[in-house]
Amino acid sequence: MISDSHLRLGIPSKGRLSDLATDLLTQAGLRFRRQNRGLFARVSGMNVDLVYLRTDDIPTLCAEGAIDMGITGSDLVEEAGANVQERMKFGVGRCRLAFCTPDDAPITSAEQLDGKRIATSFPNVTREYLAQRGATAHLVALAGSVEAMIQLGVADAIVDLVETGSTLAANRLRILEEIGHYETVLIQNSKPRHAEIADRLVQRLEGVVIARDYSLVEYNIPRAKLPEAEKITPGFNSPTINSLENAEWCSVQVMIRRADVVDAMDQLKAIGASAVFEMTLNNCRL
Ligand SMILES: Nc1ncnc2c1ncn2[C@@H]1O[C@H](COP(=O)(O)OP(=O)(O)OP(=O)(O)O)[C@@H](O)[C@H]1O
Ligand SMILES: O=P(O)(O)OC[C@H]1O[C@H](OP(=O)(O)OP(=O)(O)O)[C@H](O)[C@@H]1O
Ligand SMILES: [Mg+2]
Repeated sequence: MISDSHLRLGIPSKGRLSDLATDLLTQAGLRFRRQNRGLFARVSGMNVDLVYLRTDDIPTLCAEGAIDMGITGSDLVEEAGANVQERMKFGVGRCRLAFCTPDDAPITSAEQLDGKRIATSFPNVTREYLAQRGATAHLVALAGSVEAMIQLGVADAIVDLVETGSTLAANRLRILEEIGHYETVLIQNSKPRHAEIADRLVQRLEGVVIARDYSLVEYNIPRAKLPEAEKITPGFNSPTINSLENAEWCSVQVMIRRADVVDAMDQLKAIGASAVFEMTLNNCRL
């Protein structure tokens, strides 16, 4: 049962963000078990109740205060026009929202859709975007399968989410214009209750996001080369430097963005580093 002394965190009950959210929380050390298809789960050892909700209802329910925080897509926050604070970006669930037309449509900008029919699950964002460009369209608001609507004859263009682009390709559609880039976010009611628990939750989740993004790299380097090495690996704040038995050498420990590690290792090797190791982080507090 839900309790007033607990922070309520809304998470997606199904769909692609459901597993992402559960994995983030588990990696952040939260222990919970959803009773089969139950709406709630209590987190052990922390005053947090999880509430399983539809991803697209989470922004509104957070703005209304039914939940204190929520994990959802920033696209859905924008579409709902929800007055909430964005506390964190998770770096997952990345996608774009775009105007799309048939591959061969002789049209070059969204403004030219003035007076045309557009099928979308994002009528508010679409209307606003067109209004800013002095255009209006007949919007056909749908919950899904939007890419099929041109073939079905109800729309001339669509506004939908694009990730890999394979759904567009399969339906012979192309991107006409991008509205924006979105990802999975943690939102909070604008008048937060349980602020201390919320901050602890944010800290725990930040630990996971940073650990997913960064590796710890360790290497030995002649002291004379340290300034050069520090340019290659400046670290998050500054690198940790330890002495070695051979006084002319030292050992360095430093955080590096995962995407940059291999390049940095090559460059370190080239200036005389040895025993260069990359270590995976599970979690961290900086
Ligand atoms: N390729 C993608 N298509 C749609 N949404 C995506 C994609 N990649 C990331 N997302 C994010 O996921 C959110 C949709 O999450 P949801 O939990 O509703 O999953 P779903 O699989 O689309 O569910 P449904 O079966 O109801 O369509 C989007 O609002 C967006 O933020
Ligand atoms: O660019 P892609 O990688 O192909 O991904 C984008 C597609 O995925 C989503 O559909 P979803 O699977 O949620 O089905 P739905 O239309 O029923 O919502 C989205 O609405 C697009 O159709
Ligand atoms: Mg969907």
